[in-house]
Amino acid sequence: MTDALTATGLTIARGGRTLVEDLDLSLPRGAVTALTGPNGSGKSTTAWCLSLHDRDCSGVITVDGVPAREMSARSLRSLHRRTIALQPQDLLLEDSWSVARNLWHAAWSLALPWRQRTGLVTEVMARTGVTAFARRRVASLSGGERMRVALARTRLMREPALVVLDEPTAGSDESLGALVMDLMEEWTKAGAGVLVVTHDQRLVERADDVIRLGDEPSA
Ligand SMILES: Nc1ncnc2c1ncn2[C@@H]1O[C@H](COP(=O)(O)OP(=O)(O)OP(=O)(O)O)[C@@H](O)[C@H]1O
Repeated sequence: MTDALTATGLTIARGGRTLVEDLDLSLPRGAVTALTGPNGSGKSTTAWCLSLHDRDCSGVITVDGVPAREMSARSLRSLHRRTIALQPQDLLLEDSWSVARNLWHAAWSLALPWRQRTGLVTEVMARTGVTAFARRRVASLSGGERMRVALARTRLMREPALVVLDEPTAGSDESLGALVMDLMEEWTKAGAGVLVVTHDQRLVERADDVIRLGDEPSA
């Protein structure tokens, strides 16, 4: 299995505290890696750094073998359209817009081919179970419904190398949990690596590898 991403000597500090120190990891294509650990241990911050949205970290990150620090601003923009999909913990949906408008905007941001956008948005809405409330404003949705919209948006990227999901089953019922599992299966079967930040034991058990942050060093 080739690696979608590797990090060597990854070190992240925030607010005067070292969250991650000298961490080496690889995120293989076709596999699920769980990132777990106690609240405040740095999981979300690490997810933002590994997806190259937050560059305030040291160490070497490579994506498909290319060192991130050698990428131009333009390559990074392209990488965020085609290669790495991040679903952040706070979802970052536009509350005042309808579900459909959020997804249309995401399709535009990803520069999906104009002629295919309608078909792709319709397809991901059906796949994630949001079609029935596509016209509703996001502000009026429940937590689980909002999560489905976020998953739909993440699913819009067509052939990602890496999908980073931050707490995708937070507050989920059985059917949303099953949807997350199914989508992870689809992504890995299509050759993507999946990094899932989670406290959910079901996801940890499903993962091919588990990275724990915040453990006390053993004596
Ligand atoms: N920009 C920042 N400035 C100061 N402190 C920060 C900053 N960003 C994150 N932190 C702190 O770093 C720590 C790790 O935060 P992070 O959100 O990565 O943890 P987490 O493991 O994802 O937690 P949770 O399980 O609660 O979601 C927290 O104590 C947070 O307050």
